[in-house]
Amino acid sequence: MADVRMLSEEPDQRRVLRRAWPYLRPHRAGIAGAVAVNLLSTLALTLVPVLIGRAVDRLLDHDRTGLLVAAGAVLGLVIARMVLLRASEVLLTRAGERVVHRLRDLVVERLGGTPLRFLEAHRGGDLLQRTTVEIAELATFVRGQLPDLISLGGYLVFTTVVLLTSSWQLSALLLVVFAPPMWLLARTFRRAAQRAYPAEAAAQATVAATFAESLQAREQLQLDGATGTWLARLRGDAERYHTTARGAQRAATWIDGTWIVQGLTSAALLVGGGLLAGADLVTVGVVVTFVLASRDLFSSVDDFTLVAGELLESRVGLARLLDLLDATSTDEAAPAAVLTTAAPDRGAAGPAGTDLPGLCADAVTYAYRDGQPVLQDITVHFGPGEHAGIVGETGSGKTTFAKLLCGLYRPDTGTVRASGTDLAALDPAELRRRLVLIPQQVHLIGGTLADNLALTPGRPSRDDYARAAERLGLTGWVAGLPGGVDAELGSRGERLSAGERQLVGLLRAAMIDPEVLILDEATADLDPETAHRIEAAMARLREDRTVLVIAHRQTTIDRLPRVVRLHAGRLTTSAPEESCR
Ligand SMILES: Nc1ncnc2c1ncn2[C@@H]1O[C@H](COP(=O)(O)OP(=O)(O)OP(=O)(O)O)[C@@H](O)[C@H]1O
Repeated sequence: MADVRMLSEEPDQRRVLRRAWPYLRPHRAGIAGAVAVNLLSTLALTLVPVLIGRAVDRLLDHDRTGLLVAAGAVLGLVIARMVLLRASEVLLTRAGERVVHRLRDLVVERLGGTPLRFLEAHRGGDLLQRTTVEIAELATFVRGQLPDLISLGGYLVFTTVVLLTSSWQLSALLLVVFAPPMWLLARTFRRAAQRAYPAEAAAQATVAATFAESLQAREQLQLDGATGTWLARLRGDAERYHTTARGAQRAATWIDGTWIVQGLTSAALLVGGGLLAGADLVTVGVVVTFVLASRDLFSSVDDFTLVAGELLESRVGLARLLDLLDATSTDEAAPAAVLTTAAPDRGAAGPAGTDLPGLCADAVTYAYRDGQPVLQDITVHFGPGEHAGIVGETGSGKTTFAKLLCGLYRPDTGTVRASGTDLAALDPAELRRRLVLIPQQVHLIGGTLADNLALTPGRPSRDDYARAAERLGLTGWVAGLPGGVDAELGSRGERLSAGERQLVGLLRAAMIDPEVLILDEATADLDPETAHRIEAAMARLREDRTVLVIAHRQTTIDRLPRVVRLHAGRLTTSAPEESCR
């Protein structure tokens, strides 16, 4: 089977930040600046209880000036905290969104360039979930929770330092009563979350995939009366999702245990602080500082655990996104070959005959599934400018062969060459410009005919659309559509028949003007008028290019000068001397 790197449902989450670093590196200055400002604002907040403690001691010493200085400093710190926090949120959001934006662009680029085989091997809904929902969740995390997470992390560290320097005795008490159970709870939560969150994300992607597929196949499902079966499948997927979501909720309940630990610690601190102050081992101000700071510490731990839960969920999303980026990465340094025949000038200069590339399949084998080859050892040569048909019973491998001949698939073994150059080594843009396949089912996007024609490479203008229609004798057909070239074709072109969609494919091909054209005839019954339009347009397009037709209709087969036949994935008509000349 062609080598396709499959996506993992629950990809490895270890060292996810390190793996994401290449995508973060270009933004490191912005991120570092935002984190520094955030930590400064946190430091300002941490010093507030210390100054309040000082103010209390000055008050008890009847030192009015000292009291006013301490109170003024508290006010200054609070204002500084507010300004710095806001600045850090803006900086962090900007830096984070630049990263997310770049990731989104990269995913779209990679999916656009990934082999068709990769897309066919994965469920559309899963790809959709990774490229839209999971990136959106990442963006929300960056905007909403990441500033809090950094702030809380910094606050925990700074407050711990403040407490340690205020009273080692109370710090020791806090450490003994508070730290071990909190550590245990955090560890248990992390373990439970590591199992529960990836399972939840994978189940959610499955629901999206099943839903997207049932929408796509809605017509067929209704025709087959199979809607009920699909609904049952969707319900099954949804049930699995709810089960995993409940697992994630159960994991989160470990966080509630922190309340009990906090209550116990507060009681211990009150008793300990009272005894130490009574024995003159600490000042009342220190006890005040300690009580205020430890209260803040508790609520920070609470917030931290909650945000950390969201961090774990975002980590799963990031791991799934990185998995997609890894699987679709290409070796950008690989040199792209060009065809040995230069692209002929296909403008007004007239026929370029001998410059046309010949097309050759050399010992080609291909399988969609391991051990079940759909095409076996196919060797056939189509000369420059030749017109030929490929025929065979249904399922014999004609469409698969057409996709190999135009470079959409790569053979498992053997090669397909144009003018002696392996298609696999060709620059993709040149490949698409010089070899065009019009499939049985031409896929259109929602919008107008013009929107669909605009997808043709080379940014064609409305004049180009008109010229292509005129060349193919389709001006009347376009004008007859309601709105002409601006006719709404409906979602995925559903207002056109399969044959009419092929006419749109032919218009696109006429604008690209490729040297090799492969047409996979529509198998759907065509009305005589559309069949005639396709034949007439093909007759005009045939001149001055190599044309291969996957022929289903006898009238087409009769008109072709040469026909090669496939039977169960093997060529039955190749001449004994057939080879890649
Ligand atoms: N994307 C795919 N994944 C798995 N198997 C596939 C895929 N596409 C085609 N096949 C299988 O490969 C075999 C050849 O299919 P192909 O569409 O190439 O035949 P065909 O000769 O063009 O048929 P038809 O005349 O009905 O269009 C069939 O058994 C088909 O089920």
